[in-house]
Amino acid sequence: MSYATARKVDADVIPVIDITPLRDGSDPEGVARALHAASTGLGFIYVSGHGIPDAVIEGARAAAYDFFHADPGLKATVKVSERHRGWLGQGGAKMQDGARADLKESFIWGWQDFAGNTPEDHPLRGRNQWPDFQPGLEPAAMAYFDAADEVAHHLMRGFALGLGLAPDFFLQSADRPLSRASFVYYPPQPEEAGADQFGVGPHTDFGVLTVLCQDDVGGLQVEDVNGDWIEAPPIPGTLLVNVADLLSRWTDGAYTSTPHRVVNASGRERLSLVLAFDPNPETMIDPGAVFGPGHEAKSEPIYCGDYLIWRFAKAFAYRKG
Ligand SMILES: O=C(O)CCC(=O)C(=O)O
Ligand SMILES: [Fe+2]
Repeated sequence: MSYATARKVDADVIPVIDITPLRDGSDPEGVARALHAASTGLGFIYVSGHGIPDAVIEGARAAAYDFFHADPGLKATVKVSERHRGWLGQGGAKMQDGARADLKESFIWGWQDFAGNTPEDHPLRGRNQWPDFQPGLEPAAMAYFDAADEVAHHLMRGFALGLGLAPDFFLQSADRPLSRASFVYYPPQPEEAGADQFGVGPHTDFGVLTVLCQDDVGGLQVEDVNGDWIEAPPIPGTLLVNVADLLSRWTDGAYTSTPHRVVNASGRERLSLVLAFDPNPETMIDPGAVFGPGHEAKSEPIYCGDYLIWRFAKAFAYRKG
């Protein structure tokens, strides 16, 4: 028995892009060109100069560890709701039919306004389930959410510029976003579990864009164009961002949503902070609007909210198996 392995990454396959000149306005076009090149490649990008204070990341990580280390009976008080908010225990997620359940545990929450309210306008969101036993979780989680969401907004502007669109093209309806986040906890994985056991099995992400803050443990693997798996090791000071399925669809396949998986062979716990950025449910995902008249789009326009309902339903059908 062994672990599913991957090759070391070549630096140009997953580039490091400093987005400071996009954030401060000194050279947005230069950053946009680099983002465009990366997104039409593997669609994975290490982002430096992201501006999230270390204290926000450390605060979120400490709160997440306190949560995952709590008694399962306490965690069960915020067991995941039908609207995908709360704690998903080990074995609750399966990425493919017939696959072994993922080893991860996660805590999922969504965008909320400054008063802590979430609009009840879509089946995939409802009130966040903050645990009574850990009052510090909400502020730490929301501080991270808001900071990572700001990074996602900068990147969406960069992608728009890279595609020759108005900077706010992808953000025209993003004031009540379907964005959600999760703390994802991976226990150390025993070698005897074999090469078909994953922390999270091979998958692509559903939404528009994923902003991932890894720790120093490593274990994320990305499928390259030849179908080989390569390592995407942590690089200090960076976030790892990837194009997800809905941005690939929005750009008519020009941007790539690439499969990835996690194998925690470190013998240590691993913790990821993940933001899945999506705009408002009523946002029309229309490649025709990206490429303009004369472009024959491969897919029909679809509302962001409807697309996510369809994808979540498919994933839940797998889990029933
Ligand atoms: O933890 C990671 O490195 C990746 C997590 C992931 O792929 C996901 O949550 O979609
Ligand atoms: Fe993912």
